[in-house]
Amino acid sequence: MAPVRYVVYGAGAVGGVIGAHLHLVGLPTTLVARGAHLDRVRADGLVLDTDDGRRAVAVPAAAGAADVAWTDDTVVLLTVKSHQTDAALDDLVAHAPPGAVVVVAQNGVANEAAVLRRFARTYAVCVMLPALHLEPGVVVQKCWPTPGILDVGRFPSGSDDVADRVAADLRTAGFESVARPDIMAWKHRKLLVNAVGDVSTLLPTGPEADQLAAAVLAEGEAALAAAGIPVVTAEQDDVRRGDVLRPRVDIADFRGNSLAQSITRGLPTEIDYRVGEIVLLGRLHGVATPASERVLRELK
Ligand SMILES: NC(=O)C1=CN([C@@H]2O[C@H](COP(=O)(O)OP(=O)(O)OC[C@H]3O[C@@H](n4cnc5c(N)ncnc54)[C@H](OP(=O)(O)O)[C@@H]3O)[C@@H](O)[C@H]2O)C=CC1
Ligand SMILES: CC(C)(CO)C(=O)C(=O)O
Repeated sequence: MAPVRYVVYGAGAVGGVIGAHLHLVGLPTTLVARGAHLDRVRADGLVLDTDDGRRAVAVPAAAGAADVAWTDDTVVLLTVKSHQTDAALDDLVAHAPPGAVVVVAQNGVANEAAVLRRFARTYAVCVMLPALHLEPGVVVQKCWPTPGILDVGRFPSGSDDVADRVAADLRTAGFESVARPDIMAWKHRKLLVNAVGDVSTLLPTGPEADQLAAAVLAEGEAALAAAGIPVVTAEQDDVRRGDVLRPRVDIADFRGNSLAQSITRGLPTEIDYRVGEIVLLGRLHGVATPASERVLRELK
């Protein structure tokens, strides 16, 4: 597949870090952002905070899909929170070419079907990229030297030249990435990882948190099994991660995940699409999920 242009729709923590690195290696990239963040990026560039310090990246930024110079070879990387997906899709449907490739680089497992309703060429990324966005104009890459692992595949399954191209470009930009035909099996494991992570947002480290996390994990595994949904094992996930994601020691003061980031910013969270997805799957497939329901209720 020929070289492509990227539109990163939602230039927060994940989208900002990905977009900055794509731009830095010369891949044509436009960020979609809004509010004070957009104003700062347009005025001063996107400030990328890494283990090497801060640098301003002069990546073009648009206020929405109407503001993007669309071409037939544009690939959209969708990086808004899951509860922001519908609004982003309304905007994209109104202005992007109907044949656009949309790559879901979000947590959760519900965004892909929402995108596929609107765009036939839907792809998914399993996002292992700890990042932070608390200040307008600034995104923080929490791992070094590799910012993240971003494997990609076609949704619902399969791999093709688009997945290969995107994976190759992400590698060029400094990420680990391979194309995988079973990407949703990896994203379902990530769903369980995130649901367990939600427990650590709710409770301090200790025996109660450990017991609740184990129960949430068991419920998630049981719900996925009852639904007949393929999921890679925790061991496969561990092997893929290896020691690639090395946390920066200089930002140890903010260990929270992306859900905690939303809470810190006083914004709505993605909880319905994280531990809430396990509750939904349990209800659909006859699996009791009391521990997951507790986490959902108390973090809602
Ligand atoms: N942060 C992390 O460490 C990780 C996050 N993820 C996943 O990545 C996805 C993105 O999370 P994250 O990057 O943390 O979220 P952020 O909130 O940091 O980034 C999303 C960005 O999209 C912007 N946005 C939303 N809707 C629109 C819109 N219609 N037009 C323009 N801009 C818009 C938001 O603006 P505003 O702030 O104004 O809402 C925000 O800047 C989530 O699914 C998350 O679970 C996965 C792995 C790690
Ligand atoms: C656990 C983590 C940081 C992994 O990338 C994540 O998915 C999140 O913060 O939501």
